Amino acid sequence: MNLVNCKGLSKSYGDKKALNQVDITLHAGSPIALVGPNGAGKTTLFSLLCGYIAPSAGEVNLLGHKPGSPELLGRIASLPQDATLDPNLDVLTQLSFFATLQGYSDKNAKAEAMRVLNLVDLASSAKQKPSSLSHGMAKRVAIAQALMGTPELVLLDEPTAGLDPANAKKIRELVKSLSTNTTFIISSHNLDELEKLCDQVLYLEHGQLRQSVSMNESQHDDYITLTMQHCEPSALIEAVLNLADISSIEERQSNQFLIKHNSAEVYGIEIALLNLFKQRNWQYKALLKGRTLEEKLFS
Ligand SMILES: Nc1ncnc2c1ncn2[C@@H]1O[C@H](COP(=O)(O)OP(=O)(O)OP(=O)(O)O)[C@@H](O)[C@H]1O
Repeated sequence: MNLVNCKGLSKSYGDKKALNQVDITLHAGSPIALVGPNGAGKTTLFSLLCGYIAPSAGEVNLLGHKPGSPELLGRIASLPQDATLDPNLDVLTQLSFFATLQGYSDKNAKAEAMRVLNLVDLASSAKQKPSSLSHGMAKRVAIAQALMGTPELVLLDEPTAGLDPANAKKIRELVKSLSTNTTFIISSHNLDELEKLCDQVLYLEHGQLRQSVSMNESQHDDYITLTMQHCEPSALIEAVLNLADISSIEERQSNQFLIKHNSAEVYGIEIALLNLFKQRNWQYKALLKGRTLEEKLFS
């Protein structure tokens, strides 16, 4: 059964078309990214998937059910972009309350609340009120709430926005570690982060699904992305073009080059590049098989 199925999904606010005829089929597995510029329709799509709003046209199904169906209780969860905590209740009390709403007994609700707080490394803050939490801690509590009951599908709207790099890394590691049992759909503007985490990337623009990119394809395509410490671009380009099986090389950003080759044996190209750097005493920073997500989406 498909995890998510959208067919001709559209949503208008007045005469503003926020989503326009979107078809999406998603399967359970590795995290899936949802990207797109401000106003592209990402939050609208999440809200439709969660059943917070109804479509203007088209269909949406999750695990074979309409959003908001009782059959989905405890099986899907979401972290809204603007999730807020109740300022009057300590963290444990409010998470326990949400667990009872999911059907847990009082005793089990507390245990489940502590389990998810442990997952986000905040068990020691269980008795704190939201006002005494930092922004990053409050975000982790909201993520803990989404993880209650080990749902099959979790929608995270900008889960690491505003977090410092260490906290953002913790969230990424958590998502990775839970991905065996839960499929995450993550909306974010941080392409580097999504590249590390996700196998599939959906690109929305002006309410339409423009691209669906598989990150695994990078293992099989004919590109290498080369980042140098610093170099003389023209000398590098000339030297690389003289190597066997190179079709083209372009400087795409400062010190970053996209190499297209026509060899089935990418290791041969990599070894030739490393030999060249050794001969010329050039320092490289990174050799990436394939193209970056940014290149795939915007070139
Ligand atoms: N409640 C609403 N009433 C009217 N227009 C809305 C409403 N919610 C969203 N829109 C409009 O729908 C479009 C899509 O908005 P949405 O919030 O889904 O985009 P987004 O991709 O999540 O943007 P961002 O990256 O800025 O969060 C925008 O043009 C927005 O102004």
